[in-house]
Amino acid sequence: MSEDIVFIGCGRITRALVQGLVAAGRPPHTLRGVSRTGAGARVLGAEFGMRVVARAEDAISGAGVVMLAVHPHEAVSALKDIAGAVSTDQLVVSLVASCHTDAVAEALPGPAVVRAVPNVAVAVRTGVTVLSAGPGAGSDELALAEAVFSAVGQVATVPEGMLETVSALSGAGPALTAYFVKALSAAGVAQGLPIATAEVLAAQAIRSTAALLAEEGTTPDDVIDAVASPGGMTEAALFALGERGVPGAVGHALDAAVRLSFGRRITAAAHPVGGS
Ligand SMILES: NC(=O)C1=CN([C@@H]2O[C@H](COP(=O)(O)OP(=O)(O)OC[C@H]3O[C@@H](n4cnc5c(N)ncnc54)[C@H](O)[C@@H]3O)[C@@H](O)[C@H]2O)C=CC1
Ligand SMILES: O=C(O)[C@@H]1CCC=N1
Repeated sequence: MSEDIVFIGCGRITRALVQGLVAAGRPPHTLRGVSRTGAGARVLGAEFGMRVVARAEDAISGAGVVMLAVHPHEAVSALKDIAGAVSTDQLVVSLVASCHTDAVAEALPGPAVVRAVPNVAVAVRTGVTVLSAGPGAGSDELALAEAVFSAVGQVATVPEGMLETVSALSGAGPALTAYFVKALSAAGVAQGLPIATAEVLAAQAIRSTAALLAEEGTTPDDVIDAVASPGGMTEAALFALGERGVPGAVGHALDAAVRLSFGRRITAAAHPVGGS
């Protein structure tokens, strides 16, 4: 089995991973892509040198890792498409949100299955990917998955039961954080700043905060303490955020995401995908 990775589905997260892996020095010809119409794979082939393969069976043959990167509502059909092409000595890594590894293993009997929740910052090699061992996956299979994802950011491992919440916090995290940056910038514009100035300052605020938090041992409270002069503007702004229930609103946002995930959950029992 080669070290090649084949991506089934060439949308947004595959793009981010291919960009990050190639930037990390992985030879582009070790990345293969299959997409439903071929268009998504061709774009990544032209941009990053990924190998574009038309038929899933040809793409999967001989690859070490089969990465399933389709939307949850496409997963049952994609699993049917590749059933029969995946062999026992390959590792299946499913990125599909809301899709339990038992459903993947039922559709693809034999190979070990690992579920992974990356975030889009893998594109710039500062992502975080959370792994969970599924059927047949032990320490060797987790180590193989970790070797792939650690090239593009940090890696953690949790039990699969936590992955719905992890997807909401970490997978969606960059979008939730960008939403706050937009709100900060819009608030600056409402106070009279030129839009270009507000956008630069809001984006730099988050870069600065990320850099401070990256310092060993620095917590969010350390950053807050370092900024908020007693009785000053920051305290007034933070008090107003609390008064408007921002922490509660963030909790409500994660709850909405997790509830959606459970509502569309794909499990072997609920959605049998094996057989013909
Ligand atoms: N975008 C993100 O930041 C993250 C996404 N995920 C998960 O990764 C999965 C993919 O997400 P995105 O890339 O954002 O979705 P996407 O919708 O951008 O890409 C999915 C691609 O798969 C293709 N596809 C569908 N069925 C196929 C089949 N049978 N064979 C080959 N290709 C097929 C579609 O044409 C589409 O281009 C989802 O399950 C999502 O929940 C997980 C963590 C983060
Ligand atoms: O929006 C979604 O459903 C996926 C899961 C986490 C990030 N993207």
